[in-house]
Amino acid sequence: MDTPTLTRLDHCPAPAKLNLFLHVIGRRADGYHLLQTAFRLLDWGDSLSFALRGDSEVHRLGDVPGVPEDQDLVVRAARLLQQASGCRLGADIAIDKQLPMGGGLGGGSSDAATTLIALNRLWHTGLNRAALAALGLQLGADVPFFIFGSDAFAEGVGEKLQALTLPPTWYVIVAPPVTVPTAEIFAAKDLTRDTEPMKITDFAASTTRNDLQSVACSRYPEIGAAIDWLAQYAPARMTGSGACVFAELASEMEANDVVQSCPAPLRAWKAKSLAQHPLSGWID
Ligand SMILES: C[C@@](CO)(OP(=O)(O)O)[C@H](O)COP(=O)(O)OP(=O)(O)OC[C@H]1O[C@@H](n2ccc(N)nc2=O)[C@H](O)[C@@H]1O
Ligand SMILES: Nc1ncnc2c1ncn2[C@@H]1O[C@H](COP(=O)(O)OP(=O)(O)O)[C@@H](O)[C@H]1O
Repeated sequence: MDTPTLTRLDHCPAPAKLNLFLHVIGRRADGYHLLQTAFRLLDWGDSLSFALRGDSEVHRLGDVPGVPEDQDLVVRAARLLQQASGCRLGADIAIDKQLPMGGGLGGGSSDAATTLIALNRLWHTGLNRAALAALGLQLGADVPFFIFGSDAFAEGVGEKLQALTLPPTWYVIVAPPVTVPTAEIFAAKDLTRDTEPMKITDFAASTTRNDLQSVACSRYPEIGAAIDWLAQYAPARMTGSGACVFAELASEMEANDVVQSCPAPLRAWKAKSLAQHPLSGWID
């Protein structure tokens, strides 16, 4: 008997990430910054559904506020996979957006990675992990991490990845009422770009920070206010280029208490660390 053809993939997770620290150690000739960072996956994120189309059209169903369909990283990811593989199939893509945008949680990048992984399966395009990561890097510096599939120590612009094994833990993530454009923070004159590089083996013993945090806080004081509020409960730090900040809590119950005491206009969520990307098993 023939295997039935897969025509849809529903509720595909696109998890958020945290940058546990982020050091800027230099700058490339093209202006992109050389980083060292620890990426951590969270069990909280967006969810995407894909329906196969027999023609080669790619459409996003529904609206993502502020993101025109053609600029959506999901639509761009699908078209890039078509180009790279010569695939003539198309897809309708629905995004259930949960993650705050421009929050440093990598939502757009994770949506793009989930699209590459899911459509590679639905379209039978057969690209391996390295090929999908290379495509992902054309869409954003964070995309290869989500394709990599586990917590990672990252270098380069975020594409040189080594697996990290970290103990499971609970986080509270707080979003101040601002959106931070990543490019603006990297372009800032007052950004320090000369943090001493470390070895992955030194990570646990090193003092770390987020080099983008002071720049972001000086432009968006709401971020500093969110850090000050969360720091009452546990050491708090910004993720990525902001605006979200996070803290590690000792238990789910403590995380719940912090979330419940969060005052408007701050918004708070709890999330558990995730050792593996839920779709990692779909690629070789
Ligand atoms: C800062 C980080 C840390 O994980 O995350 P976010 O805060 O965006 O989530 C990433 O490096 C962001 O990755 P991503 O959000 O994919 O950024 P991209 O779209 O590639 O880049 C947006 C812009 O930021 C600048 N940029 C980005 C990455 C980098 N290493 N150096 C840079 O100078 C460039 O000006 C680029 O045009
Ligand atoms: N599917 C998508 N989800 C979120 N943002 C997207 C998407 N497609 C394109 N974008 C653009 O990418 C920008 C960065 O979004 P996001 O990845 O959520 O934040 P960050 O890079 O700070 O982690 C958004 O402001 C938006 O303009």
